Amino acid sequence: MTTTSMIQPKFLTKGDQLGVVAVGFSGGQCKPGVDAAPSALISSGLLTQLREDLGYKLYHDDTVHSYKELLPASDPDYRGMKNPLAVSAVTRKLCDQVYTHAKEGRCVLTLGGDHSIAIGTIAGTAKAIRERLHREMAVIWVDAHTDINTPETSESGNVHGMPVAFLTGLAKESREDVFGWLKEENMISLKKLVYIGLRDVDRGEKLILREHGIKAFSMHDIDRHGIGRVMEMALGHIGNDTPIHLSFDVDALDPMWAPSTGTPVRGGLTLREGDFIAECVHETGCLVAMDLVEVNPTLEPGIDDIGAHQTVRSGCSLVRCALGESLL
Ligand SMILES: NC(=[NH2+])NCCC[C@H](N)C(=O)O
Ligand SMILES: [Mn+2]
Ligand SMILES: [Mn+2]
Repeated sequence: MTTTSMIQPKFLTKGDQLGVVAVGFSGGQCKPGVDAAPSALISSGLLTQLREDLGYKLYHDDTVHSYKELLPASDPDYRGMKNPLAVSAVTRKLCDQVYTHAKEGRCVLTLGGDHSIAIGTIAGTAKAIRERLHREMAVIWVDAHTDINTPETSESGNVHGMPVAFLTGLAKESREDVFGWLKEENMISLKKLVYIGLRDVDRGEKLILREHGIKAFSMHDIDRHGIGRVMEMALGHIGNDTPIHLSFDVDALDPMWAPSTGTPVRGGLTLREGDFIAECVHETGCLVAMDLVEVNPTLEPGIDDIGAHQTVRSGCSLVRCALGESLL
């Protein structure tokens, strides 16, 4: 553990610069409303806090991108995937946007959107980190789900359940307009992938985890060892000085803290545990990008939108912790 009060970013040559991309996209799953998350997070003050309280210089186009111009008139299922052309086109564009920030040496924050957008964000940072640092980056995927279905193993056809399969090459597709644009330089290694918070993993996904020996910490592991030990093991697996992309699905949190999400699963992380994960990643000094996804302010609003407010507040807290709020 470090004792200094300021964590020097080891990989961000411009440690006070933050690229922000707001993605109002919901096509990776079937419930409308997750596209409203970036505006909800921003109106609750997130970007102001990052600027004024945490001292970041933000690079943001002040736009919540819905990528309407990219959406095809017709988008029939392909290999069982829903909205294949839309998700592919949007994530391809997003990949470029994230890449542009990361290539400049900025840490990149992406506000989703459903988790399919990680296809674009991770593809963009992976490429930029390879070019800039000649390194392969690691991904910490905090989620109730593994999102590692291939189109063939998926029971839902929702692409938000598949991003990890496409990013690791487990799912392959040569059609350029259906993720064929993903090249070697955009991909990540299964060895550098770590899951935290799992509790709803499909049968086919479990087979994939076992077959490839993917590092995964379920809620059971967290109950057994405590979140402190789990983070030591997770970061130990990745190794020191490895650039880290943190992809945080808000449904990793227990529905008590994040009820407004498309696929809530009971028995999740407390907000404090989620914040702790984010703080530990910050402490490494190796964070190069973060996604916050699956906040759906229109779902489970409860009385007077309490649920939506709580979920947005939780999401903001996770982001601030990953960006250093808790440091003394
Ligand atoms: N990003 C998420 N919330 N993913 C949920 C995935 C659920 C299920 N495993 C599926 O493939 O559809
Ligand atoms: Mn999830
Ligand atoms: Mn997810």
